[in-house]
Amino acid sequence: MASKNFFLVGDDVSTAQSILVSPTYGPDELKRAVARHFHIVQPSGVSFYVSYSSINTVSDILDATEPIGIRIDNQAVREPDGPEGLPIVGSFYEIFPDHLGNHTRLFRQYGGLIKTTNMGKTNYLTDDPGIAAVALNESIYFSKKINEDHPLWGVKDNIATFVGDTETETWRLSHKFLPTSMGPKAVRHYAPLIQETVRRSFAVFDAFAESGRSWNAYQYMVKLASETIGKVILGQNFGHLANADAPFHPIPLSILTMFQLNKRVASRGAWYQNLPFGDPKKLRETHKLCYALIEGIVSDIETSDTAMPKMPMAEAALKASNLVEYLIKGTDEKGETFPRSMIVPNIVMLTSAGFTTTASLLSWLIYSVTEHPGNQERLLQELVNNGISETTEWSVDLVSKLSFLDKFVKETQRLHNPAFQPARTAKTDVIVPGGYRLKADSVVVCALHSLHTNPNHWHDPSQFDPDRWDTAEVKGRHRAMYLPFATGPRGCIGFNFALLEAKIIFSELIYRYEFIRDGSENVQYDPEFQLVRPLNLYVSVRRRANLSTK
Ligand code: HEM
Repeated sequence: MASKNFFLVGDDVSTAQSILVSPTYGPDELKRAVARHFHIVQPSGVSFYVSYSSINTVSDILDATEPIGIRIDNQAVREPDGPEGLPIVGSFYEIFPDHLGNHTRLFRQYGGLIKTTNMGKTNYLTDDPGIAAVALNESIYFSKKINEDHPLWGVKDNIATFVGDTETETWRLSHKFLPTSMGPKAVRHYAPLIQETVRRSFAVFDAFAESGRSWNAYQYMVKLASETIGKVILGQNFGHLANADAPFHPIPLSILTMFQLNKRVASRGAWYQNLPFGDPKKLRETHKLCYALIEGIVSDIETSDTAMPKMPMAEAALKASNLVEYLIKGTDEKGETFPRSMIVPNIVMLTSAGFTTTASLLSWLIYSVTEHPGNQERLLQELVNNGISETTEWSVDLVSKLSFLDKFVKETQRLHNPAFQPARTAKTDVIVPGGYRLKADSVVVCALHSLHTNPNHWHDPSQFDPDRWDTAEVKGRHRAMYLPFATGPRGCIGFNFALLEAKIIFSELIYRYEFIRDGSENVQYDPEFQLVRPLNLYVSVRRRANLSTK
């Protein structure tokens, strides 16, 4: 072993530190040793320099007589840049209300990792797949740790998945039980329930078709998606599809109110969250109401005579009539069930994550067919070509045959993904791809919309083109260029279900109705919501008369 001096290009050469280098090291081993020492997250990006000349071999390193400079992805190490901001409000007016558009603009101006401050919170946002990939992968450098700067700080609850830290016993337990109930096997048996729910909704949409009345897409997709989730998770019929004007059930209503209030409260900073009046107070009250309603349902299922016996969770996932029953009766390898005290917070989370997102995806799918002529016909033709009719029995296998539908859904999620800001926290000082230096506890937000439209990685990114998914460029893309469900251990556990649900519901709707946009103004997304949902998308439907044949 020889002791060699290394420094990060961008820092003064006097900061050089000695690292032991073995002559037996291969180039990758050397990069790993150096990366570990300097907390460089991705060793493959490391390169070495002496007097501005690149050196590549371990023997060159051993021969070097001067301190050896390190670059990351050929870049010097530096702090992320961003708008300077104003006192107190920081970058608020640079970002809101159009946070998606403004973040994209700031990436073009400042690079792939930007620093923003907003009402006392500092976030580092990225549209770079290399940075997103390392941030989302739980590691010695990053974890989902919800600190005061994290977008989920206002709703943090370590007992519940989604809004709790990874490094907790409670997340470990929920991660053990919940994914089985949403895995590919379990999801298969939800297809008939999804089919039954969407067919019940025809009473509502037929009435709209007859009257010619136009309707707000998100509002009705929420009714439909929450009706499905109500059954799957809680075993409840929310009654949303009884008629066109059926009122919202208090559970989805309270969840939607929380999503709105939380985005509003969180974007105004920590000082606002604890106010004893106004939105913060309403948020706390709505939270309490939602928990109380779900506790009532859990207790009823717990004491119901018809409940199934305890059984291993893999079996319970296929036999339980709903997820509450699954969590009460499913057992792990030691025969233990999910702790009772954790059921309500996790069921609230699953219910919330389960319908607000798919409702938004369904709304954007409707938007995409009305906005981009020709696609509605292509989708319908594919259904006809696959022998789909009004009496089709839907299954996972049938859905997987619909390749144009798959591309259409992907393209819609690329441009209008419901989730937009999965965030992870640096556990130590780190240097991420591109050479950006972050301090421990820095929160990196993966700006999904900007990532999905990054012109360095997507050809003609704003163009809606489902066929791009057939191109070699997109097929061979960086694995983190498209992350609608995030990735890594804290990625979405409901994605199998979400895609199955959206594809069955949307296919059934397209088969029965032609969608027509109402109004000609630009469709806006709601900037004051936890998810990207269309605010002013009004459509009407026409019952299809003559279906095209094969
Ligand atoms: C189009 C629909 C959906 C999208 C775009 C979506 C997206 C996401 C994303 C981006 C995350 C990561 C959040 C973060 O890192 O902070 C996530 C997590 C999660 N999603 Fe989804 N999701 C969808 C549907 C669903 C459904 C239907 C369910 C359940 C029924 C679900 C349950 C969850 C849960 C429980 C987590 C948290 C996992 C954890 O904390 O370990 N999602 N989802």
